[in-house]
Amino acid sequence: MPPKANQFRSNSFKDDNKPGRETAGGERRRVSKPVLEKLPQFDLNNGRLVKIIGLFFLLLSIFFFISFTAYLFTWQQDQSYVSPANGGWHNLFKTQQELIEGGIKDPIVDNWMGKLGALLSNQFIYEWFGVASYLFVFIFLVIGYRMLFKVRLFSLGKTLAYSAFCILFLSVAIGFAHGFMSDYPHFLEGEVGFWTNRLLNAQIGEAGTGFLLVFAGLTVLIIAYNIDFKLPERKTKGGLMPDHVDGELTPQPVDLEDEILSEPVEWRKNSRTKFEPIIEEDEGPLQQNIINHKPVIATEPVETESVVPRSSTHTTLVHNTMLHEPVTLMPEPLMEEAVSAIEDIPLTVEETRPQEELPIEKETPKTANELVDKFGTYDPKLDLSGYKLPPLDLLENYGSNKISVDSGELEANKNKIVETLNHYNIEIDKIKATIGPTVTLYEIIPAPGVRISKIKNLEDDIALSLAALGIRIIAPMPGKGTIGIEVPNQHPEMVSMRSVLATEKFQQTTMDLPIALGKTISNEVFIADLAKMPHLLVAGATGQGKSVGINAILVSLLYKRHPAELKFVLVDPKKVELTLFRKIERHFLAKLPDEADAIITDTKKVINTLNSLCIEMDQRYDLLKDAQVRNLKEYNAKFINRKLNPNEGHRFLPFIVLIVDEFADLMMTAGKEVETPIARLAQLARAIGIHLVIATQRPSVNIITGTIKANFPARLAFRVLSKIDSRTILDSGGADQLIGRGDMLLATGSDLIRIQCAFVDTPEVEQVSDFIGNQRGYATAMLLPEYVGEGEAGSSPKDFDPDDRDPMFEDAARLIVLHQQGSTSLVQRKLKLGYNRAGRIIDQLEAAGIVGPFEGSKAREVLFPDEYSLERHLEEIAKPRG
Ligand SMILES: Nc1ncnc2c1ncn2[C@@H]1O[C@H](COP(=O)(O)OP(=O)(O)OP(=O)(O)O)[C@@H](O)[C@H]1O
Repeated sequence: MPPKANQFRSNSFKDDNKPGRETAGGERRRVSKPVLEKLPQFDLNNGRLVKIIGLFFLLLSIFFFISFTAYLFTWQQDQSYVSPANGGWHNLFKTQQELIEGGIKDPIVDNWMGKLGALLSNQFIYEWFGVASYLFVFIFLVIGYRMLFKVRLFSLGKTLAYSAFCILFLSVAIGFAHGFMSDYPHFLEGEVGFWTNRLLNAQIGEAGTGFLLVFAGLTVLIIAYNIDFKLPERKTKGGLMPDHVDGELTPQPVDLEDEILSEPVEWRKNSRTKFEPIIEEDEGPLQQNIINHKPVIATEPVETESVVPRSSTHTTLVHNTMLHEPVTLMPEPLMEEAVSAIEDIPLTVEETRPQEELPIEKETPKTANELVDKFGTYDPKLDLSGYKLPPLDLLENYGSNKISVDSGELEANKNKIVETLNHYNIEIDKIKATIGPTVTLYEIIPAPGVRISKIKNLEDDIALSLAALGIRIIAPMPGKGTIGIEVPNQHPEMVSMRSVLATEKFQQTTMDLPIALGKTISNEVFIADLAKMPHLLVAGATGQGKSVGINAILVSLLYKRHPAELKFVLVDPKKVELTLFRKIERHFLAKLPDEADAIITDTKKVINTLNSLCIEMDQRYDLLKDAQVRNLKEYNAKFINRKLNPNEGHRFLPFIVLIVDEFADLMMTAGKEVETPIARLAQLARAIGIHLVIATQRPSVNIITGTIKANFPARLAFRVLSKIDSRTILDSGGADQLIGRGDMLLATGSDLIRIQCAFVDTPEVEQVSDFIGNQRGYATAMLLPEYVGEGEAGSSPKDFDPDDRDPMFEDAARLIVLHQQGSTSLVQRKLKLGYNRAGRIIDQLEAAGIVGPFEGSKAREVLFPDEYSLERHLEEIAKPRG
């Protein structure tokens, strides 16, 4: 890794060169902040403090080694000095006179490391673990060496674990042997070994102790080396789990959706028309407490507190990459002697010497492992290793996080639903209510023989009888066998972003790009993985909560990802919505190289950025192809394990999330020019970690075209004004029946989920971006590949002077003809050039008539079919003119 990699300037040094600000009194000139910034940070990969600690450990290990070794020779002489009976550690600071007075005959210690050495070794060897204490020397050495030289001798975790075991094991094992050979010094096993043995002997006897030791020893050998016991018949019955192939490959926990079941209120029919609540434990008017999942009796409003999610984890096994064994070339056979028919002609037989076995060079994994052993795995976060995720208290807590629905409201709504249905002779067996933050879902089970379509047609009648807006009938409820009627609560509860992010479900999620959207109808926190969606289309009439929704998406990602892992491309034609994120430019934003502003507001620049993202996409595909992996995760894993060479253009690839706040505006002004790259990105960008979130106020068919729609399976609808709009965005009605203020429907494939969007206010967003912006950032925003728009591109290629050609011009020409692919990234990678230089060479190749003109984000056409014709052309253009 280049040494410069960590040298980014801090944001907070902005004022470094300015004179100290004067206070009102003009007295205090120095602000203490810069001084604090310069203090060493405690950071395991960087910082002076770490080096000092490393040095300390290294010296400590040497000190221990010498004093332990000295102890082996001098322990008898120093016995009276170190003995606790004579004062032990208290003797350390006593004068010789005091020592003699304290009953010590010989107050001068013989240990080579003086008093401290004698006391320490006595403590470790005699009082504690015997000679096994030498392992402390080893532990300190490994820690010190790693901190000081940043070289990993052994894995720290393993060293500590195995050493701890060996210290105890050796101490007990030596103590065990002590029982058989009584005439060797007691200190060899230490007090721990001695007493543990005494204890074990008393409990399980000598034989038992012996077996226990053998068992413990072999168990650790099996864990460490997976040693094979080759017995004649080895049965593998019983599906034993394989041991980890090596320490790195621990199974990864896979996140499961939290399951929060709010037990619904239920009424079951007990006579023809009368419904009574089902009471399980107590009697009285029914209330539902969602937390306890038990019906409770109360006459007050129903209250539910924030739900405690139950999360569970799975494990999946990660497969090891296969290492290629060396293939050996077999020696050539000796030529046999030929027998000549004519005896007098002398025959010379030339012996072909067997060739040396040539082991075929091992593939990269070996060098990769060596590199990993030497430097550890690549840490993409190292450059900003001190980066801190924003804390939750930057966000506000709105409302009480409790859902309160009056029991009277519940009863009244239930009665009205039942009455209305009865009017139309629809009988119901059972009805139950689930209370959500903004709406309550009444689920009814109709009596046998009732047609579902009949209920569905009564949507308006039910809405009329309940005198409420935003009633939605779901008939049938998918996978439930009931019919759902969603009725808005009289007092909707605001779902604060903080309450959603603070849940265990969000904090412990292992999703790549978790977006906390809000809470579902059963008050369950809803978190989706943008990486799996893989793109999201957001629509909703103005003022219904779209911008809040976009902010919620951005904020949840900012609360979970490090700047090295994620970049945003923000497009904001309205110019006001996303400006809050300007402060995080050097941490989280990506932009075109020559752009001053990272948040794109101008349509022309949007087109360039989208095309540049297409180039980035193509480059990433090339990189993936080169690395022989299928997606970004595998690629990054390979890169982290140093199996990909950065000198060949490989780099750690962060996720890129493109957010367009007002897509309608872009489509109106640029049409196809925007639609084509967006559709291309949406189609292809999934595997390489580019995800799109596109929002629009006007979900009409000329904005959300067929092409766009086909590539955005996940769609989020806030309230829209007409059923047609709802159909355009969701392919079904429903969004027109929402109640606004963040009430939304998420369609993922065939599922339609009603969610109350988490609310995050502008000042909160500002605080979060301030918090991030004030931390040390990269030197610039991430730079996207250069893209020259069509108008700008055509201007100059023909003007290139042949003398100005790049020295790599001919090599690039041959490379491109060989691969029949006129792509800048090919030139960049194979010839190891920077993107800009490769781009210039491509322009020169165009001017020389070797590649065709620029074709948007596609590779250029190559105008020569083979190298022969190319060479002739090169000779031709190399001839001096005139
Ligand atoms: N999740 C929510 N919970 C509660 N109130 C909300 C929520 N989302 C939005 N609101 C309310 O609705 C108002 C408008 O929201 P927002 O600005 O997001 O609308 P919009 O759809 O982006 O409008 P426009 O398209 O005009 O920008 C907010 O100021 C807020 O008061």
